[in-house]
Amino acid sequence: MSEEYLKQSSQLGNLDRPQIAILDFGSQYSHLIARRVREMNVYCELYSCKVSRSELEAHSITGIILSGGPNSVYDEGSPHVDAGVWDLVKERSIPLFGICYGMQELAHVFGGRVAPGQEREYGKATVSQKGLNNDEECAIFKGLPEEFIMWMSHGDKLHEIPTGFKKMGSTKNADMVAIQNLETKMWGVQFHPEVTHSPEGPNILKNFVVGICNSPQNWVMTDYANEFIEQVRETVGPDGHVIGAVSGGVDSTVAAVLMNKAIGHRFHAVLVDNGCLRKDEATKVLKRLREDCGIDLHCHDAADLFLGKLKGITEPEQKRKIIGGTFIEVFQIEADKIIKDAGRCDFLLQGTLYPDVIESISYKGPSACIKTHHNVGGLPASMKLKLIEPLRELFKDEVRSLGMALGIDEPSVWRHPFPGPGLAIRVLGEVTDERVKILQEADDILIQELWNFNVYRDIAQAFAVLLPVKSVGVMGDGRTYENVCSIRCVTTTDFMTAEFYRMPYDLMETISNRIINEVRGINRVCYDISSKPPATVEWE
Ligand SMILES: Nc1ncnc2c1ncn2[C@@H]1O[C@H](COP(=O)(O)OP(=O)(O)OP(=O)(O)O)[C@@H](O)[C@H]1O
Ligand SMILES: O=c1[nH]c(=O)c2[nH+]cn([C@@H]3O[C@H](COP(=O)(O)O)[C@@H](O)[C@H]3O)c2[nH]1
Ligand SMILES: NC(=O)CC[C@H](N)C(=O)O
Ligand SMILES: [Mg+2]
Repeated sequence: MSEEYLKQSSQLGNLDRPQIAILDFGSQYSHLIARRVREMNVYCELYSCKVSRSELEAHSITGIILSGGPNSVYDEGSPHVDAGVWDLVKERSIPLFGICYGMQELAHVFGGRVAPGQEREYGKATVSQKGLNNDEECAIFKGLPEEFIMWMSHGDKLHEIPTGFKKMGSTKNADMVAIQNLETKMWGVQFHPEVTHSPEGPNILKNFVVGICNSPQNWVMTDYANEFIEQVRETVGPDGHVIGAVSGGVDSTVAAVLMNKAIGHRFHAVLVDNGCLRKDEATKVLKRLREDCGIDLHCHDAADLFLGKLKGITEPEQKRKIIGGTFIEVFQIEADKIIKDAGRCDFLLQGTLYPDVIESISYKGPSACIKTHHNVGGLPASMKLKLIEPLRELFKDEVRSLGMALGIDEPSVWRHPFPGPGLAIRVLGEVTDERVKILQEADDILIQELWNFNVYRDIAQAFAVLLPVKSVGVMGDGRTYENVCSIRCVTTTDFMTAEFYRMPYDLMETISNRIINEVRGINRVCYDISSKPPATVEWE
């Protein structure tokens, strides 16, 4: 399925602007490298670690970063940079920076030796540049003190330095944690400059990206928008029509506004009521998008279809796949209507983000599948519409700044995310109309009280979960035996990691009292105090 997804999804979003290419070896932090580079206003893109020379050559590459990764370079079957790419790097003298596995790859290719260390090393370590007896300075450490703290996550290390390289730093545990080859313009570090726990990390990355690669620092979000608009016009052609999956969430709202700007009335926005939306959601979203965003949104009521297919299903991945498939079925019905009226409709617009992709499938690098997001891995192979996903390389906070730059109204930009499968993955166990209704009421009270206590914007996402567990209670001197509901509120910027929100007790009390008193079918409320990882934001 993942290959199918990649085939269907058209790559949009950049022309041939100068860029840093990040080759992804599957590290949990590859996306952070991309963020750090973009934070310097330098454009970059993530590629598979096995990207071909011809694919890279098609772009104007100012430098290459090799990410970390879960494998060991010396293992059979571990991923390696394509030989053609090494030729390209040599011929064009493209500067290259390897991080963790990336540095080990440099050692592996250029005659060094990588092997397991005696101890694995996770967490902070002091990197020292002292006593190296070098006659050259380390270009990526320019302006840094002789000793600095960096964050480590590795089990392997360099035992012999690759040919032509010099050692530029060490820690207590590892002798060679930084290497440099000025002649071939190659650097490697064992630590992770991209994580926030590495305070000097941004300086190191900037030394490479700007100091060494001379990448222009002129990339801004609105360029992304303009390029997208141009490319969409080209891809869709002068008479093409596009159907848009628009939920009212910030991602699809931003995507829809862009599409509206690109092709106007040839864009047909559809909200699918899958029977698992929040209380009064379809009505509210239609009103907001029409009145505040100028999108002519139309609602397709498919509640019976979705709930019918979900009958008896309790396994989370199965629910997600059914929902993904049914969404596409509905979009195909809507597309057929457009074809009847306008003659054609070849494309489907979705507001897919980068985290949806990395957590669903192994996208650019060999990372693990956590759960199938309905709009990525849940898509059926038989799908006829071609995907257009302008935000597929972006993170939530980047989409929000793009939304602000486009002048989209604040409530749309700052709305908490709501997953496409909706309450179906928050009613644990079988999804029934009755259980969805119970949860809608509890969820509505929660959100109202977050606004009343003026904390909605302090929280990244808040929702209620209906557990498949009953508990005994006492109400009005009588015994109750009803459902348990859990409240989940998290703080995060990119949804890749999250912490539970430290909710004030009086707010907890208000929410719990109101839910138990007002929602028939719930007699107990819990608060979820798990962080991501090891938990995830949603329960299923
Ligand atoms: N009920 C729906 N009707 C139409 N399209 C939907 C619906 N739910 C989700 N989608 C599509 O799936 C995509 C991914 O959903 P997702 O929830 O991640 O994004 P969003 O709803 O746009 O924003 P947010 O993450 O803020 O909720 C959406 O961008 C949209 O294209
Ligand atoms: O549109 C979506 N379709 C999905 O299938 C889906 N699954 C999770 N999410 C949202 O993604 C973010 C991270 O959630 P997890 O930690 O549970 O993976 C959170 O914001 C989740 O709400 C989804 N969004
Ligand atoms: N984080 C990494 O890139 C780890 C690389 C390699 N697997 C190691 O353990 O050293
Ligand atoms: Mg959503």
